[in-house]
Amino acid sequence: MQSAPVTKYRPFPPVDLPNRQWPNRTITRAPIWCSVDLRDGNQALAQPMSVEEKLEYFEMLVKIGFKEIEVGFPSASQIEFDFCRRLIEENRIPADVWIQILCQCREDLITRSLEALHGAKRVIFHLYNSTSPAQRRYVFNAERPAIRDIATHAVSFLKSRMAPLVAQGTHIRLEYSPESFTSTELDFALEVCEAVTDIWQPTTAEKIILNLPATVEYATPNVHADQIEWMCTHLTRRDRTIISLHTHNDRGTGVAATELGMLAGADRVEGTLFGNGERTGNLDIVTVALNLYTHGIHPDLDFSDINDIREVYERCTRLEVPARQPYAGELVFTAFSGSHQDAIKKSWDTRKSTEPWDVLYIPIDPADVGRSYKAIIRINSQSGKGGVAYVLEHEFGYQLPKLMHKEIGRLINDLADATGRELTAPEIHDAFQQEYLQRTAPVVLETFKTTERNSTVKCDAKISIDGQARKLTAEGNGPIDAFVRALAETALPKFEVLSYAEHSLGKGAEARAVSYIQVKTERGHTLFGAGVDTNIELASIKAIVSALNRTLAKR
Ligand SMILES: CC(=O)SCCNC(=O)CCNC(=O)[C@H](O)C(C)(C)COP(=O)(O)OP(=O)(O)OC[C@H]1O[C@@H](n2cnc3c(N)ncnc32)[C@H](O)[C@@H]1OP(=O)(O)O
Ligand SMILES: CC(C)C(=O)C(=O)O
Repeated sequence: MQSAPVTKYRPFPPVDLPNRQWPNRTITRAPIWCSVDLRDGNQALAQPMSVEEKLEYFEMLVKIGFKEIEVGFPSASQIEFDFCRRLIEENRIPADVWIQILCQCREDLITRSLEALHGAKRVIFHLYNSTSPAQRRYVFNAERPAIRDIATHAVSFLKSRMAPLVAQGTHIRLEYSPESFTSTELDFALEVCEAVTDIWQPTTAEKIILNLPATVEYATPNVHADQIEWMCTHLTRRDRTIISLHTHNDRGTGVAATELGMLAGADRVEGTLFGNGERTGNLDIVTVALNLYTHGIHPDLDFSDINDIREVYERCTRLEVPARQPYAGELVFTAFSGSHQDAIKKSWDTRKSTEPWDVLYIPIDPADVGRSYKAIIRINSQSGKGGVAYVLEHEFGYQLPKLMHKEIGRLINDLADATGRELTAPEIHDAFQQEYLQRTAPVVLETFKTTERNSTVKCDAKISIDGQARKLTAEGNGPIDAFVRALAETALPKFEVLSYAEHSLGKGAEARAVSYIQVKTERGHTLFGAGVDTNIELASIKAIVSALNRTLAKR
């Protein structure tokens, strides 16, 4: 990098818009969406999609709910032309969907594009030419009037040549893009858009689409919003114009630029699923749409099976959705860190389905986009007790008492530290079982029976201690009390029961009971034992044996 001062790059000039309105507005409805996956997305792929892949992708876009879909650049190649023909000839375009095609402002390409569109019902013909000073200088070697004429000539040419198609029942709307709009002087972008509109002659019923692309993102999103608001307020036929956004993501702020552009007055948004597109990509429509949804605005697009959409996307584009991609990435509903897990578990446990979503650290209910709850909390050495308790509860049904979280949390944290990697849910379950449920030494419970007389319970138990069989009997105010008293007659460590909790595990014929018992030893240590059995009484007796064995193991 150049050392300071940086002279190689220039600051982006601000827009003179002292009375800007967009900062005071909020978004209250979804824009008109246009997917450009099959054009801008496709043109950026090392291996563009085949016709079959495009067909599958098109069907997915329709299913999601897109009503405007840019299907390609039919004059660019045979494959693009053929795809357009197949959509039309095989009647694959639903009656309420507009197909959009892109074309340079060149007569031969317009003619070829019109050939591709024969028989289509609803078409948005999208013409573009670059208007920025650098594009004028380097690409066209032309001054402003010549650049404006490229656009107006193309629109006149299209108007003159589309008549046969229109006569055969094709409804054609015009979209015009002053490419690299955000790098163009605003007065010139306005001049070209006005000149194009003069020729097209839109009405309030048949509006022109003026698409104002951030072909390359050079400025901060507030500058983009200023540019859009400036255009919205200076166009003479705003009521006959749909203002469309088309942001790219070179500075990583395509989504922000689009959202501020919507505040600034735009009606329509072009973008792609997961932001595929040139360089750093087009705007990610999934993110903008679901951002709206999480503010209580239905986006009119259906992402309730995002995993399926992602699968088709990855297969057809041969790109991967990154793990951190909003709403769709592998890890976006996952917390590894302890304090996040603690907050998630607490807010999850108290949430009510009748109240607005308020689970901490998770801005959208994963189920709304077809994601599972399983991945919400995953465990490694950064994790805490709340996360471990969450996994044992959500994956295996153990509702551990709050006081027990600390010791199981420490146990699992030590294990994660020792392995140096993420622990799977079965590994956590195994560790829990080994520590609490499967300890059979030195004390083994062989049999346990109780008889009740008046309000006294007598227990008869057979245990073995280090392989030595022992018969125990005692009375108490309940089975636990009687068993603790019976154990007190042995040389085993003495303890008192501090707390007891139990619940059922599983449902129906498979249901078992699980008990958690907290004991305090004569040396003042407190710890838990746990036991599982089809018989609730036995579950608690096993929990005592578990606590006893854990006490002995710690000595
Ligand atoms: C920002 C965007 O994403 S715009 C869309 C970009 N997408 C694509 O380019 C994919 C499809 N494109 C193609 O297949 C080809 O570029 C074609 C078929 C359209 C044109 O191919 P070719 O004519 O062989 O080449 P090429 O694109 O280099 O044409 C450049 C010429 O067109 C001119 N040109 C470029 N864009 C435009 C435009 N929008 N309108 C009019 N003329 C244009 C250039 O000035 C240049 O003219 P010159 O030959 O006099 O110097
Ligand atoms: C053709 C235009 C809209 C484009 O793709 C861009 O400017 O990025």
